[in-house]
Amino acid sequence: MAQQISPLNVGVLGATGTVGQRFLVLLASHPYLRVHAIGASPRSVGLAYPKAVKWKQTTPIPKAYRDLNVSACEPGAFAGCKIIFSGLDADVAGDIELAFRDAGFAVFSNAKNYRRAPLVPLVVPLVNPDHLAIVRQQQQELKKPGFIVTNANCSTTGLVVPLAALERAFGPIDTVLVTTLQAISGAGYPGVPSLDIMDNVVPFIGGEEEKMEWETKKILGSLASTTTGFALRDEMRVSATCTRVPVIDGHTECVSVRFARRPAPDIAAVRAALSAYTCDAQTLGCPSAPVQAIEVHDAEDRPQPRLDRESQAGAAVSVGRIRTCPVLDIKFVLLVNNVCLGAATSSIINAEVACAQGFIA
Ligand SMILES: NC(=O)C1=CN([C@@H]2O[C@H](COP(=O)(O)OP(=O)(O)OC[C@H]3O[C@@H](n4cnc5c(N)ncnc54)[C@H](OP(=O)(O)O)[C@@H]3O)[C@@H](O)[C@H]2O)C=CC1
Ligand SMILES: N[C@@H](CC(=O)OP(=O)(O)O)C(=O)O
Repeated sequence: MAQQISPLNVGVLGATGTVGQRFLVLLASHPYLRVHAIGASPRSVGLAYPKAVKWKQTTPIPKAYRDLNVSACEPGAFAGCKIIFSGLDADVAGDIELAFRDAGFAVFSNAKNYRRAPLVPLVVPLVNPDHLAIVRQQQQELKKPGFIVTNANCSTTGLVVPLAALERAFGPIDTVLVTTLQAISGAGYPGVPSLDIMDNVVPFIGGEEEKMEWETKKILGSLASTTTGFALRDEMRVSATCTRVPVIDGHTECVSVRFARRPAPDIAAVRAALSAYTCDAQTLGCPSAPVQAIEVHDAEDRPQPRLDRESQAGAAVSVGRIRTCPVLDIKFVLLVNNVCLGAATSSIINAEVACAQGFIA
C-alpha cells in the first residue's frame, strides 16, 4: 500500500548530461519529488538550463526547467533540498558527492566512485533495497545526517535482476557467463565517435567487465552480521565480456548460469520464476517501480532494444530466449534500458524506498 509522502525538494547534479536529462524528464511528473536546483560544470554555471544543455530527449525540455539557472555543484547553492541526485562525470563526482554528504544531504549517485566503499550501499532497487539500512552506519561514523547511496553500473543492473529472481526460486547460482551488447548512450555525450561505432562492434569498454564481475557479488551479497559492511558473494564465479554496438539506448546481455543445486530447474520453472518475481519497491508502492519487474517474452526474436526499451518507462528488465545451456544449466537474453533502470530510474526508486522507510527526515 503506497504511503502518502509530503513534497520534497531535490537537486540534480550533472543535470545537463545524458543521465541528468533523464532525471529531469522523470522528475517533472513525479508525485512528491520537486526539482529545486540543478548543477553542472563551470561551463554551464549561470546559464538558463535551455542554453546550457544539448537536449537529446525525444520530448521537449519540461516547462518547469526552462527558466531555471544552472548552479555550481556546491552545497550552498542547494539549500532547501533534502535529496541530491548525481549524474556527475566520475572524474569529478568523488569530491563533489562527498561535500554534499558532509553538508547533510542524502546523495543518490550514478557514479562508480563509492560503489566499493564498505559503508556505502550499492543498490539495484528491484533487488537489494534492504542494503539501504547501512546508511545508519554512515551517519553514525560521520555523526552527521548525510549519506551516499550508489546505484550500479548499467549492465550490472540488468544482470542482477533475473539472477536475484532465479536465486530466490532455486537457491544459489554458482557460475555466470555474460556477454553484453551495450548502447552508445552508455558512454555519455558526445561519447563514442561515429566513425568508431557506425557499421561496427567495439569489443572493449574500459573497466566495464571488472565492474560487472565485482558489483554482482556485492549486490547479491548481504549485510555482514558480525562486522560492518557487506558479505560479498565471493564463491560466485562471474565472467563478463562487454562490447559496444550501434544502438542508441538499451543494453542487451546474453547470459548463461549454473545453479549450485542438482538437479537444475527446468525451463518452464525458470520462466515461471522470472515472471512471478516481485520486489520490495513494488510492495512499498514506490511510484517509479515497474508493475512487472521482469517482462518475460515468448517470441523467439525478443527482447530487442528498439521494441522493448521503453516498456514500463524503461523501469523493468526484459528477458527472452530462455533455453537449456549445454555447458552450464540455462541461458537467456535480457534487455535493460541503460539510462532509465540502468541509471536515473534506479536512483529515483532508491530515494523513494528511502523516503518510505524513514531514512530521509
Ligand atoms: N549513460 C549511462 O547509461 C550511465 C551513466 N552512468 C554514470 O552516470 C554519470 C553521468 O553519466 P552521463 O550522463 O552519461 O555523462 P555525461 O558526460 O553525459 O554528463 C556529465 C555531466 O557531468 C557534468 N560535469 C562535468 N564536469 C563537471 C565539473 N567539473 N563540475 C560539475 N559538473 C561537471 C557535465 O556538465 P556540463 O554539461 O556543464 O559539462 C554533465 O552534466 C557518470 O558517472 C556515468 O559513469 C551510470 C549508469 C549508466
Ligand atoms: N560504462 C557504462 C556506463 C557507465 O557509465 O557505467 P559506470 O557508471 O559503471 O561507470 C556504459 O558504457 O554503458
